[in-house]
Amino acid sequence: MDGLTPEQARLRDRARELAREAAAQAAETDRTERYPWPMVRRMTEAGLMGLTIPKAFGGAGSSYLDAVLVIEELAKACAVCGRIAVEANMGAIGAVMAYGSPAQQRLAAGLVLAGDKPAICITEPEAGSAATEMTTRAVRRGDAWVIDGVKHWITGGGVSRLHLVFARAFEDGVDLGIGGFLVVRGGEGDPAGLVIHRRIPSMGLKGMPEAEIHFRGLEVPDSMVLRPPGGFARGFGRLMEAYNGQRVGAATAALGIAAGAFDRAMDYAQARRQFGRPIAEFQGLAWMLADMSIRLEASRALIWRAARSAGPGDGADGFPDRLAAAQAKVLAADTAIEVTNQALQVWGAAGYSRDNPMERFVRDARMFAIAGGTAQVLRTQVAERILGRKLPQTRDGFLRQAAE
Ligand SMILES: CC(C)(COP(=O)(O)OP(=O)(O)OC[C@H]1O[C@@H](n2cnc3c(N)ncnc32)[C@H](O)[C@@H]1OP(=O)(O)O)[C@@H](O)C(=O)NCCC(=O)NCCSC(=O)CCS(=O)O
Ligand SMILES: Cc1cc2nc3c(=O)[nH]c(=O)nc-3n(C[C@H](O)[C@H](O)[C@H](O)COP(=O)(O)OP(=O)(O)OC[C@H]3O[C@@H](n4cnc5c(N)ncnc54)[C@H](O)[C@@H]3O)c2cc1C
Repeated sequence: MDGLTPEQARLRDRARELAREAAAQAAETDRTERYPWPMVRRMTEAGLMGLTIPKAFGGAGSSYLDAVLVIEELAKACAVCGRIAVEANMGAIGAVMAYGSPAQQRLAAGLVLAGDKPAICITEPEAGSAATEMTTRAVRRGDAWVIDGVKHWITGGGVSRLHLVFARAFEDGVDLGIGGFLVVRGGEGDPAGLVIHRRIPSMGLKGMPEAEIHFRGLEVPDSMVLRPPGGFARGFGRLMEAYNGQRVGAATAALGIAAGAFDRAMDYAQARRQFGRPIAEFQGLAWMLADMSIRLEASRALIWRAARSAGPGDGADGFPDRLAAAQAKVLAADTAIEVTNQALQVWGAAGYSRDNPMERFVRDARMFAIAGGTAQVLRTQVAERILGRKLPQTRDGFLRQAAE
């Protein structure tokens, strides 16, 4: 009924198997706020890091749907592990595999297949939703580009090695547009000019560092510039096309968290007795569980549809459709907030206790309506696509549109 191939069903079983180990350490990862390196090693051994990397570069050449199946299983057990699987298969790594030079592709594939979760550096203190207003600059100096600026809320800052840094490129004082610059930290030490300035304390997903990163005269060789077709002038749009893949991944992590909370709510509702009978028999809860299951199935259907829109194949032959990705992410993010809260409600006071995972699910679910394009911004993107018209967000946007 689910339309999965036998290989996909086997891949999901493999992820489910590993998710048992992920579940066993999830509370500890949350409590200590440490990146789960032992789980990353297990995921690497199991071939779940870099699944979507084409076979020619040592990956499995898996599809976005394959990766989605893995992410959901891991996120059900450990949300941080789910998010690691997102960025090890989508986003920056997808961009490099699609647009990179062979040397860049080899470098990125080598890092991810060895266990690196790349970081994508877009957001700045004054440019969040309005990402194109970024002020981080990359100025051409001879054979290199010199980057200055500040990025914040960078997932994996301080643990990630490969960074895809979005910056506005200038040559001879001319603004060329926004481009992507590859920077590698760790190994032989951090490159001079890349400073992990501070870790930002987070509400949920506490084992995943969120960092503010300062770039101070960071030199990036021209060979590390990611050059999508169309050059810098189309750079932002092309990079965002790759980022649509990560939106599908983030939607899946949200779904996994919600599904994990739902499974536990189902078990508890049948085990817990009040008034001499299982609480699942009370219509108030039974309908709540029914609604939760409906929202989860709807989210999964949109996510799979978005993942399939990338087409089957070798990982680099197209990204998920922009509209489908935004629709899936909006629904999954809203669903995750709702379902995790309802699941906690089913558990009563026990759900509110830190002795149980329910409050962690609620905290972990909250970010997905903010990160990766907020619920509001993505609704505007959906509206633009279905209306077939640009909906400018700046005050003078419509005036400029009318004048054109
Ligand atoms: C796109 C926005 C930043 C709005 O800014 P603008 O109104 O200035 O930009 P546009 O004119 O809409 O777009 C410029 C250019 O890019 C193309 N584009 C934009 N989005 C996409 C897309 N999703 N897919 C393909 N192409 C896209 C657009 O067509 C234009 O191209 P042309 O110039 O016409 O060629 C804003 O809407 C927005 O998306 N804001 C959210 C920013 C965001 O998502 N940040 C994520 C940071 S990473 C992160 O959060 C990681 C968390 S995680 O994954 O867990
Ligand atoms: C846990 C987490 C991880 C993240 N990881 C990364 C990462 O790895 N890399 C990275 O680059 N960024 C990352 N981000 C940043 C994330 O992409 C931004 O937080 C997001 O794009 C929103 O920007 P902002 O927080 O500055 O909010 P703002 O843009 O300041 O928005 C504030 C509020 O105003 C609303 N709003 C803004 N503009 C509009 C509009 N036009 N219409 C309607 N409402 C609007 C928003 O929806 C929101 O409710 C992460 C964020 C979080 C929380």
